[in-house]
Amino acid sequence: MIAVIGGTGVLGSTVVRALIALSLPVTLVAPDPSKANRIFADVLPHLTIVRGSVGAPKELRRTLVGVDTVFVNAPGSPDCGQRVICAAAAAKVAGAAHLVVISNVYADAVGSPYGRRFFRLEAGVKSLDIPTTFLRLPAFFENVLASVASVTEEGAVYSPVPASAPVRGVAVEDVGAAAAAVLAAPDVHEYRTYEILSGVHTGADLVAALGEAVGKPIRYVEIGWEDSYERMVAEGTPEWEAADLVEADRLVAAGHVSESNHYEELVGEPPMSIEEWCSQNACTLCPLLLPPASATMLGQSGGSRTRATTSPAPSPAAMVVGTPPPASSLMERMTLGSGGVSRLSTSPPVDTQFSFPKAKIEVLLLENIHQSAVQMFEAEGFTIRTVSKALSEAELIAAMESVHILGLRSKSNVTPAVLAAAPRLMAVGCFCIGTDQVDKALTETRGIPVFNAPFSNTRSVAELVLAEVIALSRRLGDVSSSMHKGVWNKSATGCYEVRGKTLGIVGYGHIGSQLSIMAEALGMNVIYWDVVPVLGLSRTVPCESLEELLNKSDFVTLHVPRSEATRNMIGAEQLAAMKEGSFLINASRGTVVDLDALADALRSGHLAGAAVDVYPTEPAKNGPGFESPLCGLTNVLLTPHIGGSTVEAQHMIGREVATSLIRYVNEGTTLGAVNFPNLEMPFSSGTHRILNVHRNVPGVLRDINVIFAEQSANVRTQVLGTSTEIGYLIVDVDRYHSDETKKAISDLETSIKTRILY
Ligand SMILES: NC(=O)C1=CN([C@@H]2O[C@H](COP(=O)(O)OP(=O)(O)OC[C@H]3O[C@@H](n4cnc5c(N)ncnc54)[C@H](O)[C@@H]3O)[C@@H](O)[C@H]2O)C=CC1
Ligand SMILES: O=C(O)CCC(=O)C(=O)O
Repeated sequence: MIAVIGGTGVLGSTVVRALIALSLPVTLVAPDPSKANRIFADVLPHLTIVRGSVGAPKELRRTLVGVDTVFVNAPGSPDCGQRVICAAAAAKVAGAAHLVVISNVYADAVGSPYGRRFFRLEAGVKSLDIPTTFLRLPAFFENVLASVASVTEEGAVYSPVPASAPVRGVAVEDVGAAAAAVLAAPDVHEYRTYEILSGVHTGADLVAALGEAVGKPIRYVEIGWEDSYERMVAEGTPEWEAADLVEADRLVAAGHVSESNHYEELVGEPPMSIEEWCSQNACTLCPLLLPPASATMLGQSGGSRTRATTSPAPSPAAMVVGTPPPASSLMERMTLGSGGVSRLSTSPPVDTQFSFPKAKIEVLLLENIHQSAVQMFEAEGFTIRTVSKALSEAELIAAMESVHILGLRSKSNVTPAVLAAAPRLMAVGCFCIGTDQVDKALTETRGIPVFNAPFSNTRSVAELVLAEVIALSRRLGDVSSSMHKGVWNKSATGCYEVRGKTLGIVGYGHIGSQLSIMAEALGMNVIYWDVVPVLGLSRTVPCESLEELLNKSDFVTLHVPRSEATRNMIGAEQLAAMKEGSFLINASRGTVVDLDALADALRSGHLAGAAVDVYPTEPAKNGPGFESPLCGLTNVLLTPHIGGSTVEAQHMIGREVATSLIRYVNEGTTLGAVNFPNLEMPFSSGTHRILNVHRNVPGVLRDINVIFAEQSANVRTQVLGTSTEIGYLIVDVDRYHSDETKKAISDLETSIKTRILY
């Protein structure tokens, strides 16, 4: 058993996840188990969480009894040595066989204060004489994500370190991989010290890579030591820390760069370079590097401006891990500081507060929504509740009273009764493509936008379907299950190549069209049918009718949304119209196919096989008990609605939908909403923003503008979008009048929802 102390920050949680991925047994020792429960909600079955802290050594000793290896990760604060030594002593008394301790590449008796601190830490742990491995780190590349205020506002990085000075950093996930490699075989690595670094780069490299990743040049501005110190103090850094940081910067500027790097030795491949890291994180960096107006907007909407779109969230504890002199001043300060998002910024601090405390914004995430979304909401400071399964209507009704943001996938339904029980609901996020599970008409008239992820899982579905085309054609499901039962049955009967066969795609949208290109690459002829006239890609040919497609196809695959028009779109009549010996694939919605009719067509041998991923009713959670008329039939591949279930798709969906929801909360932006006018408006400085959803009847805009006029409230910018039912208005108004103005607007009889952002 491995115990992890300090596992709820960015680094610690990365290590915990890396261990879980290796199926190693992990106990997380956390001072606040409820926080740990939230952070690891998606992997709780693989993790034991126990209360414990280095501040309570007796309790810690009891907690560590029975543990073989203890991983200790401590911040670079002045007391870090004491804390780690205390944890190490508890591990020794509890009988642990190995220790793995995070240290710093600059651990050095004569180095910067940080270096000296880690030097003493290492010496103290060694004096306990327990087999220990030290992992020495520089700063994390991820710190860039939390320290781009000056970049967003001025397109500049300020640092006292010359742009050409060689420095080093590392990606958090690389540290996680290296730590997991050591923890998987601690006895091989004991009494060794490893430096976990990326290659050498410079401040100039950093800004070039950042600029390249986000498509906008960034300046590296060298400033003096005093200036650097004063900026930090002026922006709230404690004097001792600012002084330590300046010392650390001096060390870097003097060319103090570690030469060794054991990453490859431990992990077996090279670590990520700053360029690779920037390019991989471009989509996270881009929203942070918005033009000034938008950057101000993020600042105005909450205390954590650069965290609005960051992931992972650099929690204070994690930012101080692995401390000092880093890749650049920028990175160093984020590593060392406890919150220094704006340390390098020259802009005045934001002097206003969010209209509603962020911690009071309650987010309920159902159906195992990916951690990428959880991290983004956490970084915002929202209160998050996660549930791994879908909730029934009754369960949702019981849960909705205090929920502001609801996230779900395809199986929880937002019905009128659920909406009636959700007085605070601001927005719904469908972490999938389909939005049929939400009553969109009612959410619209209640002023609740619904967002989804229209693209992120389309490739995954197309790949699954392509695999099924071949698998059905070679009867792979049946032969594999015979082999598992010990039956060897080598035969070519009923098995065909797919080359030259015709694939008929019903619904030629994002998934259907991607699939068509992939199927053509296999040498298939592709035809399609869509209610909307769409241009076929490559050599694909449109059909005049569904019937024509069914008559001509060897494989029919369905990619239409759930709607009244698609309900039982494939029933007995359509199945009869399909070619003898053809195949049906449904990865769209369960309502599209009449399963009893399909079972009959399969039993009669009219169809040679089918692959089905979606069902009219689907279980709310994983486990036994699934039933279908298709169970037990020959050459039928049944999958549990996994078309979009890949790591890549879920990660991207998490970020895509969380970003939309956060932008709606912070800015009122409704881009991508499926039931709302799509609006986005840059903030005007010195204003407050009023957001108003109203019934779309004549005269509303006049009534609202009369209020502005009567209160002499100067409107800076105003945008209105309407649908048949509602109007959505965003107004930036001079600060002095906005509270009264907001109240007067929300009192209008036509108003549905009104919010103000300070
Ligand atoms: N199995 C799974 O895990 C997943 C299933 N899906 C399902 O796949 C569906 C399709 O996804 P996309 O291709 O991204 O959607 P899309 O909206 O890009 O394409 C749907 C296409 O179907 C067409 N269509 C609508 N009604 C039709 C009808 N009655 N007859 C013929 N064509 C019709 C539309 O014009 C459109 O071109 C989604 O609505 C969702 O229900 C999506 C992702 C994952
Ligand atoms: O994986 C999911 O949660 C649902 C996928 C899906 O059906 C969709 O994206 O519409």
